[in-house]
Amino acid sequence: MSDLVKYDRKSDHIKSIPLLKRCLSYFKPYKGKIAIAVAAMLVVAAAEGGTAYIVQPAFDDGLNAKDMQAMMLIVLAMVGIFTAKAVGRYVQNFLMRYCALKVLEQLRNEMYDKMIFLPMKFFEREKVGDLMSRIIQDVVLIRSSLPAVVMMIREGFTMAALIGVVFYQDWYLAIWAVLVLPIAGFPIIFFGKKLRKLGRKNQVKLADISIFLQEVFSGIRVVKAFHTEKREGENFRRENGRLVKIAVKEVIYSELSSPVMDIVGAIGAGMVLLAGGMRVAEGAMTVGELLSFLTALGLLYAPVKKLNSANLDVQRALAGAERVFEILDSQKIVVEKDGTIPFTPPFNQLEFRDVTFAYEGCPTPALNNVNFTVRAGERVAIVGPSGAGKSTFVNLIPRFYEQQQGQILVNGRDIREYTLATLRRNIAMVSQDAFLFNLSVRDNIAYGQTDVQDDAVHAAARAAFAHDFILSLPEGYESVVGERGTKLSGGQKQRLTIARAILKNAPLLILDEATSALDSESERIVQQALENLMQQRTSIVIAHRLSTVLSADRILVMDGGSIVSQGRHEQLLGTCPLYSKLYDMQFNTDSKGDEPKTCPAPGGMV
Ligand SMILES: Nc1ncnc2c1ncn2[C@@H]1O[C@H](COP(=O)(O)OP(=O)(O)OP(=O)(O)O)[C@@H](O)[C@H]1O
Repeated sequence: MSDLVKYDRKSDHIKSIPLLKRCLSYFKPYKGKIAIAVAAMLVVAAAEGGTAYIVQPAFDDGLNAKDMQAMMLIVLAMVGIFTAKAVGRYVQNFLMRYCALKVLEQLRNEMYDKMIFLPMKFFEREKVGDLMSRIIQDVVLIRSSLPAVVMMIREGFTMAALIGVVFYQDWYLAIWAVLVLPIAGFPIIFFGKKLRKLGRKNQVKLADISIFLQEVFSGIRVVKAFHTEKREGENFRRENGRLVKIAVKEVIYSELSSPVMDIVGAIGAGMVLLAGGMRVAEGAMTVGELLSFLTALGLLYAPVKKLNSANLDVQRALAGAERVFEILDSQKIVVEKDGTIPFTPPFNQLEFRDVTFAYEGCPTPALNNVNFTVRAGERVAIVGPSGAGKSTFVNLIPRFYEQQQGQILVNGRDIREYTLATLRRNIAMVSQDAFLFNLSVRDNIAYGQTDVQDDAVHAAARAAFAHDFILSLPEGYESVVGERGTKLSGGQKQRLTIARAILKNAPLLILDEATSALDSESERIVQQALENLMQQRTSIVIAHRLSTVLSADRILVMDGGSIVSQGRHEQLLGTCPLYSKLYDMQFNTDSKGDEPKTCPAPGGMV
């Protein structure tokens, strides 16, 4: 099980305050803008208080006294107050949303940077859909953390201003009104907790759906070939149903919080009306005073409700933050270890010294005590049954994985000492899946290179026998190849990846020959392209073609994670039964071989 899934299933959550602080720390670079927004917020809060205060003179001095001049002044003051409130609110909302979007951008960049530098094993352990969902969806929740906190502060100010007004107007009634505030605190906390939990569940479920979709759409050929559209549809409906179930629960709690607050508010208003009515009857206060007091009280109720909804937003933000920061902060998720020494050509020698490697969680090693040396200019072919460890062997050279024991040396120095960038720049890999990006043909050939001239791209394409077919495409070198190169044939894709390797011009070439059959014409062209690629280079080829083993300077025979024999084709045919069998099965379908027996010890026949 992946580390992230394990975390998702844990019930204990990170504490709210440190998590919230971590969210808010992302807003630090925007201090100035946030300060302006807070100033605008104070204007809004003051204007709210002013609105309540002006009701009493409007009634008592204006309407009751029938004083038109006073009325004019009051109207002007009201327009002024509302304008200040409107402008303040706009400035505040714009700046807050702007800062939130910038934080979103920053968080996405950080997440991407963290993930892209993680070692291969991380991507094997985690699911692509889950990682995508964290970058796309979870970070969105965090952006609302500051606006929500600011809203809480703003409503806190507004509440304080209004409480000031009601106490100033009538402290006796005010006490009755404020008595209900602690009761209002209960739903805020209760619903907040519930929503945080559900928010996290919701994000996990969304990630599950991303994983599902990513898998089904990228495996659509298999789905169609097996006609499992309906079954996959049912699976999707089940996942989607679960998501909606959680979302409905979220709606229940978030919508329930509002009526609960209403009831609490009604209790408070009822108590005040009762006490206030009695005071008006006693003649201790005017109707205008009571109305003004009730207006202030009504206005006080709104910020309490907003405080509640801001808290719900904060809890949702924290639910997203947990999933984002567990990647950003995780000690377990560490980027590839880089070396310090730049590797500079020429390439002289590659050596495996007692290398043993096991994949994470696998008890048996995929490579067992491997010793091997290749010198500049050599052409080495690797053969072996499926699962022998051929791909693992070549994947250790560019440090896609790291061996647990032994050393791999290039020019006499451990490859871990070289910087990854220079090590990998000097190794060209052509794998059988011929992966292309959804870019133009030109950009695919020039992938990873900067400042490449068109002439160089064309020359590489010519050497890979790709130039002519590229020119026949609708937009030539500018034609976009589709996701994973779907708009091209298998042979064309292979020739583009060969052109890419030719352009890279690395001294060490690692080649995994395609096993999938091309028609004989494409096969011949791809073979010629590979010949051009291998010229003047040291090459290690996982061989699937007869011509490759025949032309190799040395053939390594692998079995069960070990090199069981090495030599040239003719030598091995006579001495290694496993090689004879592989030769019969893979390279020479006409002849029949004996059952393989054990091979002589490696190195004995080089
Ligand atoms: N990512 C991985 N995680 C765990 N085990 C793996 C992984 N990749 C390969 N293995 C295991 O390691 C062993 C060697 O696999 P490897 O892919 O190197 O063999 P191979 O000789 O290249 O096979 P093939 O010719 O079928 O591609 C196999 O037992 C395989 O199941």
